[in-house]
Amino acid sequence: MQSLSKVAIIGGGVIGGGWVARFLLNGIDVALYDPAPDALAKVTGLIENAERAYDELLGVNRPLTGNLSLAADIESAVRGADFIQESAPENLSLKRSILAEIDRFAPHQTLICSSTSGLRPTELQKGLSHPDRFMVGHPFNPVYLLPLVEICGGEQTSADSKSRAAEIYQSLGMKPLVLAKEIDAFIADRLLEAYWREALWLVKDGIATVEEIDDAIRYGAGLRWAMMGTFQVYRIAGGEAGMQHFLSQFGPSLKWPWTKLMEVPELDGDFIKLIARQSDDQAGELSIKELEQIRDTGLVGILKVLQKMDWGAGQVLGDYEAMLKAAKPASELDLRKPLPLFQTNIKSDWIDYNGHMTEHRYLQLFGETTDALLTYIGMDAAYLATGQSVYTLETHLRHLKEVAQGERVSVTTQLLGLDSKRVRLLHVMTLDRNEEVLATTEQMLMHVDTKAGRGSDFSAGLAASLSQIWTAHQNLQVPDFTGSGIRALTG
Ligand SMILES: NC(=O)C1=CN([C@@H]2O[C@H](COP(=O)(O)OP(=O)(O)OC[C@H]3O[C@@H](n4cnc5c(N)ncnc54)[C@H](O)[C@@H]3O)[C@@H](O)[C@H]2O)C=CC1
Ligand SMILES: C[N+](C)(C)CC(=O)CC(=O)[O-]
Repeated sequence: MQSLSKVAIIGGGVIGGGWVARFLLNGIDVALYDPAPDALAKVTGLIENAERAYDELLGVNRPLTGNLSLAADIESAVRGADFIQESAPENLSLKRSILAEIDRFAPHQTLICSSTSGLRPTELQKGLSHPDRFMVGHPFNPVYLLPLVEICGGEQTSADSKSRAAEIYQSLGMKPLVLAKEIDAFIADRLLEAYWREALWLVKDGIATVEEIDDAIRYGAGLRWAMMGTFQVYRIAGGEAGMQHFLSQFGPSLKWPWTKLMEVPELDGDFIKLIARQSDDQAGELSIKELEQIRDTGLVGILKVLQKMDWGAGQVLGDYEAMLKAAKPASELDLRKPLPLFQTNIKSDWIDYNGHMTEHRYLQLFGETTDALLTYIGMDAAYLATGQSVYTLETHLRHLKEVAQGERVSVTTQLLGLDSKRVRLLHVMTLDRNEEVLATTEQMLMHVDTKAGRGSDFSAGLAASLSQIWTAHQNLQVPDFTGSGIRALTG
């Protein structure tokens, strides 16, 4: 997969800003072009929300945030860009003129994707000099949290471009859904529009308020939609007889019909005012930023539950975390220093009644650092499957300084000793902002034959990796606090 070093985002509103955040939080530099004078301020707010959400969502290190630059024009944004996401207002002629400029100045092999909610890619790519690299990459709000992105090519889009775009989106923790056929509004917006039209009719006909309609979803079908789509939900609703029974029981009502699907209520001034007033009442004192944070906290919780279930969007999150966790190539680590194996932000649920990170979370972070070392030296799932692993025999943890929610900390690892079965480690946790040492831990680990349940020699591969590190680390100074136990009380 091509690795991205610079991405251009054209248009930095709700969706463009969300894309900016997703790329930056994946460690990729972003050049943004948006003519609005307050574009940077708006995007900064979105990035703050995204960082807050990722710190709660991810159980593994995420890459260091990329750099954001504001470009003076489209040309400077897209020159040298490896990937371009257009997110300008939904207007065919405006998008066409923007795409023509992007196409003129971007490197010819660079993919150009449009966030359009429903314009056909065939219409958008007309007149481009390299239309084969253009397609729709339709995301969902908030772009930094929702994994789905619909890829829809036009008549001139190449299959290779679509698969390259799918790989790129996947590497950002997204779920690309590549459409086999080009249609207006793709798959998801056709479904959402049908629901939205019906909801507007319910208000227009005086049947329900906007709040009642939202309640009808969020207390019911909305809860199950995160787990399963309509087909699977209705399969279950058919009982043991499944979908066949469901269709024969509820099929006839489709012809009555209950809904007003193809009619559109007139969006005249009075109706718009009515909806806006009811929506204001529904939100009460909550600002858009507060509503976004409530939405994000809920989404993070749902995604984490789905990850535990290894189901749906949670599988995408699990794969993304595994990718982020994957060992860095040996060439990237300087063995002459303690190894920088782990970095994280302190999450809200790690804070205890004293207002700082609770004690067992220190062990969790040190344990994750040990896992990172083991992954680095080659202990992967295939190795574990052979019935060999590494167990911890002893830990001595020193809590030196408090650390608060949201702080970013790093852990480095120094080898203090090695024999054929055991390795002795020192992990040091520091606060990124000032490099203050927060905690240290020494651990003795032993290689184990898990079937026999006893110590065994490291395999040749693991032993070679460990010896390489140990040879380099023998030149490091050994801190004088190592090797000590808990001091006796003298009083
Ligand atoms: N809002 C939503 O829920 C979703 C929107 N989309 C699509 O994303 C695109 C953007 O929509 P939103 O972000 O919602 O709109 P928005 O109105 O929030 O943002 C549009 C941004 O484009 C900027 N802009 C205006 N003229 C420009 C130009 N000539 N060059 C570059 N930027 C320009 C504006 O200053 C603004 O910041 C649309 O195509 C829309 O259909 C896709 C998925 C969901
Ligand atoms: C309303 N909308 C058509 C712009 C919605 C989308 O395109 C996707 C979403 O986030 O719901």
